[in-house]
Amino acid sequence: MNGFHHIAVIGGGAWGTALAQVVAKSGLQVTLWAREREVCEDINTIRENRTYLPGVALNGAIHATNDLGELAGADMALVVTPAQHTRATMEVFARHQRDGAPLVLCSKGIEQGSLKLMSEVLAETSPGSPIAVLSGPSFAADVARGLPTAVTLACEDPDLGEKLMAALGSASFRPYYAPDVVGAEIGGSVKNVLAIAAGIVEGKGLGKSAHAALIARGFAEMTRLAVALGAKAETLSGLCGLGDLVLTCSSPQSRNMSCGLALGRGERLQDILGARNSVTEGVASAPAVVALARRHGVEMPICEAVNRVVSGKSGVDEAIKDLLSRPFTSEAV
Ligand SMILES: NC(=O)C1=CN([C@@H]2O[C@H](COP(=O)(O)OP(=O)(O)OC[C@H]3O[C@@H](n4cnc5c(N)ncnc54)[C@H](O)[C@@H]3O)[C@@H](O)[C@H]2O)C=CC1
Ligand SMILES: O=C(CO)COP(=O)(O)O
Repeated sequence: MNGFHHIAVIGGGAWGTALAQVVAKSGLQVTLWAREREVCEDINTIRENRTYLPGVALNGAIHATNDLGELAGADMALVVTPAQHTRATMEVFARHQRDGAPLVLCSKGIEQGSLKLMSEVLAETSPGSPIAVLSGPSFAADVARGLPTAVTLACEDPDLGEKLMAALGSASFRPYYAPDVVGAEIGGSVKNVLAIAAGIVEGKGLGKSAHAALIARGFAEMTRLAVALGAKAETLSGLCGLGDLVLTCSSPQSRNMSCGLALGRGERLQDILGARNSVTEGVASAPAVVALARRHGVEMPICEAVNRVVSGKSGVDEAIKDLLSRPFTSEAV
């Protein structure tokens, strides 16, 4: 027995709903907090999240609520709020959190302004709670349908990591342990920014060679930043780094890549974001990634270019021209 019986899922978007489905399938009690009453009503009555994960039949054991107080008894919580809303949500949750209950961070992003990783935000809102990170190539729709997926479960304490993997893992949802929380977080946050660039490459018709070059050079950027923050380069070679980068840069199913695709085809960012109710984390993380890189003296030219585009400081064509006219340099990370 791993000692987990009641799991809270904080965030009723596509990913929180998919993870609630994973937990329910394992036979554990699951309470899903969603911000919108209509999302809770849909999940509890018609067993579908029509707003964020339409078309997927949900397990009848998932109980949804929009009252964070209902999560009070949970002995583990999955944190699945968009990164920029995590602090505010977790400040409220902390009043109800069971002492010592671990938090598993499933969001991908860096807080604007403070430049804090989400694990640092959680350490501030829930001091003393053990923190793990779950991250990897895993589209919510694939996971919710039970298609095979593998993710990194990063946690400093290997015993806790093992218990979390036993509780959350299954034949179709396969966690792999890593001790490196920072590496896992940087992988998930930076790949979203790079996926916007990959979408632009596709939308502008720059070809598959440019696409592959972008993934390889983007991976070098991601690894440089992670290592500067104390992570191990090998973590970035895993599911939470390279694995997720390849997925997100290769499929228009990704919100970040599809945002880049539309930018590359000439659409305006405000129109692209205005037409969707889902989160595009790379847009929010780009300024924080770039500011963090500058603080640590790390070069991230692709992320810099994406940030200039999403902040309106440069057009797509100008950003591409700037990148292509950089001086030739060594390939070493
Ligand atoms: N969708 C996916 O396939 C995956 C998503 N993630 C990550 O999970 C996190 C959540 O993303 P999704 O579930 O996809 O969201 P989503 O795009 O499906 O839904 C948006 C979510 O944002 C919430 N929201 C909006 N304003 C808010 C506020 N002021 N306070 C709190 N919540 C607010 C909505 O209630 C909703 O839950 C993100 O960090 C994302 O990168 C990670 C892996 C896979
Ligand atoms: O993180 C994801 C897949 O691993 C989802 O990516 P998007 O947020 O770009 O859709």
